[in-house]
Amino acid sequence: MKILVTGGAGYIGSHVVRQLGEAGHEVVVYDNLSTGHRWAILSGTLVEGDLADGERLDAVFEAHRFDAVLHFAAFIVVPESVAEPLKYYANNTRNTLGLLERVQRFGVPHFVFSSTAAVYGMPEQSMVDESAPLVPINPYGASKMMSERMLMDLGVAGGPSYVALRYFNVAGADPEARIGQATPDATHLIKVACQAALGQRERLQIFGTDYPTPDGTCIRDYIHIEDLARAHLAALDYLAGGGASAVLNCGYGRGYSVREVADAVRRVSGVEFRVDEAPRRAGDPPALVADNTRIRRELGWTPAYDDLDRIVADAWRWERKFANQ
Ligand SMILES: NC(=O)c1ccc[n+]([C@@H]2O[C@H](COP(=O)([O-])OP(=O)(O)OC[C@H]3O[C@@H](n4cnc5c(N)ncnc54)[C@H](O)[C@@H]3O)[C@@H](O)[C@H]2O)c1
Ligand SMILES: O=c1ccn([C@@H]2O[C@H](COP(=O)(O)OP(=O)(O)O[C@H]3O[C@H](CO)[C@H](O)[C@H](O)[C@H]3O)[C@@H](O)[C@H]2O)c(=O)[nH]1
Repeated sequence: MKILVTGGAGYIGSHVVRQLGEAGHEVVVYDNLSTGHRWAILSGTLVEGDLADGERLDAVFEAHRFDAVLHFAAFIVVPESVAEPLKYYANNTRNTLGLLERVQRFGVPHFVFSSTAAVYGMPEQSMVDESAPLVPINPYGASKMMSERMLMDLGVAGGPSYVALRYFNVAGADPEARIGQATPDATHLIKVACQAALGQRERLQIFGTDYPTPDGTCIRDYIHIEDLARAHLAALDYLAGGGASAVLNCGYGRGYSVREVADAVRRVSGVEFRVDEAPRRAGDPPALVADNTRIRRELGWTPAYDDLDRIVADAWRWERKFANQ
């Protein structure tokens, strides 16, 4: 298939682009390199451009006849979305609208969208399935929920068949360490803990130790980037085979606490880095775990890296390599 990948120079997009290339697909990446990197694109060609640049986007759609669009490009920092909400609605929602206008105008048959567990907000139960109410508690989650809604409405009106993948906590790196999470000032727990083990950060802070969980720290469902990337290829196959539009959680269905993650990073790295207890971070649900029944059923997706130490080992390997680049 010939596939347009927006945000293909970023952390998740670049892993998907690599797997698409390995599977023999033809890839065009559209990315403004605001947080992505040219070196991370291991397959296909890059068109450097902003999604807000309608003329440039039109030119890309005119030059190619795409079988599918995979849409990763977005801003992703939750606290920033609270401070600057319009920045998030502009890039995540308005730019998705602009992209969907082209998808419709040029008759692209399939669309895969990067959504997030942040659409669930503070769920009543820690294990959530796709029918849980959508009550995002920050503009980032709301901007993604609105995009999901546009996609659904367009689908009903004869638009592309689509899969919206709701990612839980994405972590780890390419097992061969060619690419990995390379965003400066990343806030994701496993990356921060690896940076603390490397001495790039003074310490790891645990945000909240008084949650109603067994060890008092928040529980999350960490999914290896390789398994997440594989879900996108499975979604493409599913849509190309005539599958109906679907919204699917991406996670392993089991959670780990912040303390368990810190212990895993110590165990894997062999470094006793400093870990401090700190107050709760605003807006963190105590526990968030994916019910993944639907993605297993609809896509036949089965994880291959469902092991916290494996996720951490690949993240650690990448961080060490990246630090020495
Ligand atoms: N990382 C996570 O844990 C996580 C969790 C849930 C959902 N997601 C979603 O996955 C997607 C990818 O996230 P990521 O972690 O790879 O982030 P990232 O910042 O590494 O990647 C985003 C990419 O999009 C590009 N981009 C941003 N705005 C653009 C624009 N206007 N025009 C062109 N390119 C633009 C950036 O340069 C970058 O390459 C996002 O949609 C995000 O909301 C990520
Ligand atoms: O230095 C840190 C960083 C994180 N945490 C804790 O570790 C857990 C995971 O935090 P992350 O920032 O790694 O991830 P989040 O669960 O907050 O959010 C991530 O997953 C969400 C979906 O579940 C969204 O998609 C969001 O974009 C993505 O950043 C949270 O309890 C957080 O409080 C710490 O204790 N210390």
